[in-house]
Amino acid sequence: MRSSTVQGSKRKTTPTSASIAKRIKTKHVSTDELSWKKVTKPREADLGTGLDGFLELEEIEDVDVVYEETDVGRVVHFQTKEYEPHAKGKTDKPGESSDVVKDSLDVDALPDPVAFDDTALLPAWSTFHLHPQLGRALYSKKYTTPTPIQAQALPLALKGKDVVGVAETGSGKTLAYGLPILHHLLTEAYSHPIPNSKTGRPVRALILAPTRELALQVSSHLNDCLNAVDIAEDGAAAEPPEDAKARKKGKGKAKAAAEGADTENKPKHPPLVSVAAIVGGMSAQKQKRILSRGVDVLVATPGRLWDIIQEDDELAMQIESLRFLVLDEADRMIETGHFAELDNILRLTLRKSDDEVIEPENGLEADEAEVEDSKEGVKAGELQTLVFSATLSKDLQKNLKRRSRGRRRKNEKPASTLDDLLLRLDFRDPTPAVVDISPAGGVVASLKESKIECLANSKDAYLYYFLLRYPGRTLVFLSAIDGIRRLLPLLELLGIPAFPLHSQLEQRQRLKNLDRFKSTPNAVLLATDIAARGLDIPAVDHVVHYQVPRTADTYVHRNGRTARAMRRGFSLLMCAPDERRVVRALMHSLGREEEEVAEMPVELYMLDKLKARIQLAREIDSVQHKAKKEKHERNWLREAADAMEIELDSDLASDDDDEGTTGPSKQKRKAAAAKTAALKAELKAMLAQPLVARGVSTRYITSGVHSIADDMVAGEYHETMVGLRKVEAGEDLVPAKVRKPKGKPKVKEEYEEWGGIEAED
Ligand SMILES: Nc1ncnc2c1ncn2[C@@H]1O[C@H](COP(=O)(O)OP(=O)(O)OP(=O)(O)O)[C@@H](O)[C@H]1O
Repeated sequence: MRSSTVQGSKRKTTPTSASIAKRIKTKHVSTDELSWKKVTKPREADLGTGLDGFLELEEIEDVDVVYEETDVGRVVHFQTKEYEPHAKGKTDKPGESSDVVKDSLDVDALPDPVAFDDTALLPAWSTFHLHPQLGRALYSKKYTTPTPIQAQALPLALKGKDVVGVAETGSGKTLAYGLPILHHLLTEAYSHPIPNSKTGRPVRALILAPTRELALQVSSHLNDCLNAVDIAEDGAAAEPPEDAKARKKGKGKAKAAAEGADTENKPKHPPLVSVAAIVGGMSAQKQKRILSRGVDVLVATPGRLWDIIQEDDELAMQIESLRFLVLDEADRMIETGHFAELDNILRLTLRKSDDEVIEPENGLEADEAEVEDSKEGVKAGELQTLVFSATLSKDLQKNLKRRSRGRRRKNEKPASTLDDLLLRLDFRDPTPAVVDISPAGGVVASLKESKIECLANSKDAYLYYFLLRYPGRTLVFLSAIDGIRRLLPLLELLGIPAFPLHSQLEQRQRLKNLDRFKSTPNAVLLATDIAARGLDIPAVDHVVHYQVPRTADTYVHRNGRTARAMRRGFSLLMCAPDERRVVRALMHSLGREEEEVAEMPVELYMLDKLKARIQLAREIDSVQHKAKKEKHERNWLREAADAMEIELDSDLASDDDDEGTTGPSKQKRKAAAAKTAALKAELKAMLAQPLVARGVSTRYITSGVHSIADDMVAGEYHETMVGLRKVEAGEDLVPAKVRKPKGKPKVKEEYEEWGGIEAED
């Protein structure tokens, strides 16, 4: 049995209030200098509290706001209580820690060493000898076993190797690169405490992600691993925190309650390693404040980070001497229009002497010349590069490895922009390890795929059918924002809870909609491909490709929002006649045939009934849209007339609510409003009618071609579509065509070719 602990000095004795009082003086500071504290907000939606959609909340204590009357008017000062510099290591108030402590962390301020018996509690992880704090976090999350990508990438990254990791969506890649970084930084924090100065905490790890949501998610995921977890020190007594919490509530033994109370009374220490996200949609001032407080692991989107770097030489210098660089979803980052920013950031991470081409000596091929001294990874303190995605082409991996060994070859042309991007990375490791465990055809084993072939203008009806037939949390991907704007009111009129997610929404609204989607049962998220990559939304049951994705990679990543972490998932591809060619090409590039994807069965009789509802909803939407447009134009006209001091005709000048005006326009508006109300009433009545399958008698539930009573007895009664069996999506698929063996599958061939590179070069 192995029990691991880390060494560290203990906090010195708590100062008396008298000694504190002596050491306090007041100081005027700017808002940026205040020690803002992060307010923890639950990851789930907290609708009703008014906090949903906020990127981050911070609070501040012990600050007086002082107003000073000056010649230029009233000036606001923030006045804080400051501890005298000589009180090093004792900056926190008794029983309370603050961010000041985090900034002035030194040997005296280190928290008690944590212990965790990984051999007993997490045997499957014990070979990695992770920092005990990480062991506790994994244990508390019940991650009993590493996922395959974690099992393969962790030993390499912990050894200091550069790693290119390719594994299926939802397979735990975030921790595959996150754990080695956190392990290194936590170990270092105890063994080489950081100097007591604000500039003493440079950014050590930079994680670049393509979208804001993904960056925030990665940051929150890594922060979860750093938050102190209370676990009984004795392995035998330890239990998952959920059980411990339940027992603390009085359901268990008194001993456990006492243990819990004891832990709760201990002062909470600030994290030794801090993780923060810098993304668009947050105020620049706040971002600078976060950075000035000291961030060890910075998770960022390239665009916003480059904006800040341009104004912050200090940060630029820190990026030049990073210890870890991670590209998460590297292949997506070049699609977002931020390639230039990304390239600029990557330039900062290049070795200064690497600009020249180094040709191998003695006529040897570079790979041969360097292969021997390459096994150990990067040298101590050098930049370690980790690149992860679910889709990195084999060719790319091949070029990457060759380039990293052979340096840039004269006249070498990259095959693609992504190729180009990765070839710009300056791997310090002569032979970066490539761990590719992506499944053949890009299909996750727990995912069931299906398709529907239908006319483009019938897609609304098929989608509505799907949503009613298979209730669940559904993520619908559309290729254009216009499509989302059109579909959203339609679904709302039909009583389906739907939320939009696209780049033209404000960041606050984007997060709010994501929160609502997570917390509303059977909700629908109508999204563009900004939601295709990396988002780890719990329990997405279905993914619908309302429009066929443009590339095979997008298809794989969109599908990857469901069937995550070995859970079951379902995807539906809606294919119009003019999209079939794209589907064929898409499947082909995944090494598959279009016919392999199973057909989703549709009760056409039921579909026809839904078409009538859709038709009515469209009509209402069109009348409402017209009325809204006219109102907008009237308002514009009124404002323009006001500005030019022109008097408008009273009919035009009147508001809808104005009493007494009876001009022709007003009458037209009234008639339109009455029509909308009538149509809405009609739709309401239609929605209230049960949807009954053909051959089903609702009067006598035991008669008819299909007896409802039988379904009720079997517990398979469908609440919305009477007479249809209640099944999960995917349970009633029309079997896919069996694949004919056609020699070696494409992907396998590529893999074999890749495996032979060592010898070939
Ligand atoms: N060892 C583990 N055991 C159980 N669950 C895990 C483990 N590691 C990670 N997870 C969970 O699996 C889910 C997917 O992880 P993550 O988001 O890192 O996947 P990913 O491979 O990055 O996916 P994508 O390619 O879509 O970005 C997360 O909810 C995560 O908490």
